[in-house]
Amino acid sequence: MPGAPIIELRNLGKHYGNTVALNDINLDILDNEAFALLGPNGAGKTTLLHILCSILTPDTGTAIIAGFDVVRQPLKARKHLGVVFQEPSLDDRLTVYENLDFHCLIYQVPARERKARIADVLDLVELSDWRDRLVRTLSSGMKRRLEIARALVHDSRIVFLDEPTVGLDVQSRARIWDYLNELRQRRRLTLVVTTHYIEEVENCDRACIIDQGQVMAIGTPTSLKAEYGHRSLRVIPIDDGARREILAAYPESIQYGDEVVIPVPDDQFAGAFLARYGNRVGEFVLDTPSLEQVFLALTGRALRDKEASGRERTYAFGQRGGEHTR
Ligand SMILES: Nc1ncnc2c1ncn2[C@@H]1O[C@H](COP(=O)(O)OP(=O)(O)OP(=O)(O)O)[C@@H](O)[C@H]1O
Repeated sequence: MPGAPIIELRNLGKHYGNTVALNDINLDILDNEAFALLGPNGAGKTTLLHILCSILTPDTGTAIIAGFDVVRQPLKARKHLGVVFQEPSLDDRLTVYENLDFHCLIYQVPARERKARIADVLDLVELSDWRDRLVRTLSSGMKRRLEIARALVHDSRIVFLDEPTVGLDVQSRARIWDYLNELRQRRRLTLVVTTHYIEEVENCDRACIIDQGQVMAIGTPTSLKAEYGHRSLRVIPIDDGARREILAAYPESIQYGDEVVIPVPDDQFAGAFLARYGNRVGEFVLDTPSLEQVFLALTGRALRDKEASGRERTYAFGQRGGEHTR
């Protein structure tokens, strides 16, 4: 169960020249919750994570992690954090074990505990058999799992994952979430995740939608859908005449390829529509509110846009044996 706030952001602001990256962010993230940070490209997610990791300094406001101010007590704050960055950051020339051992050294994990901790996290992400392999020989999915293991090995209470599954196939993505969920059952852990995959947000306790550096909405997936989502009817009219008639009868409806999408205002609407146009439509689907819709309503943009696909292409290249696995 989520507990007291473990991350507290108050009036946080950051700009780069004339670009406002974060504007007066106020937010609490609770101990032991899985928290999703959602926003279109350029919304300010990476800037926020970098401030929390003390890589960047905010212009205004404060960020407290586990009771420590990230600007005034960065080392103490950072001890509680594990980070999986967007870009791969393992040392390809070292083995799996050496990468973790080096990380333990930097984070001052006592020497007598290191072996057991490393064995434990490798077991969790199912890489024990690969401990002596050079990282450059691993697949992209395995490297991501190793990065997650590295984020955990110093016993962090909070793990930031910036697009942890981007570019991975569906199976590898599901496995990464299996590991994360198993871990949260084993010990208290707060996950802060940015992702473009809406189904991953459904796994989280709460989600925050940010756009242009501001918090647009925050809540559980269910409460966000109840507040900002709406039901809609998707129908495929049997001919152009039927399409024109339906579009004229429901001015708020939109044409989307062959389909006409009609907002559903109340429980009686679908029945009334069918009574009137049932014999003029070939297909008929009642969509329930989705987070995708919520995101669109709040930001005016689809969650997965062109830039994300560009980045995915880079990772896909790595998966095929390109720059990240060479
Ligand atoms: N080093 C920088 N110099 C100038 N502007 C920057 C810099 N880093 C980010 N920005 C700008 O600040 C804003 C927020 O960027 P940020 O990278 O935090 O967004 P994001 O939500 O992480 O986007 P993405 O999903 O693409 O990673 C954007 O307008 C971006 O262009």
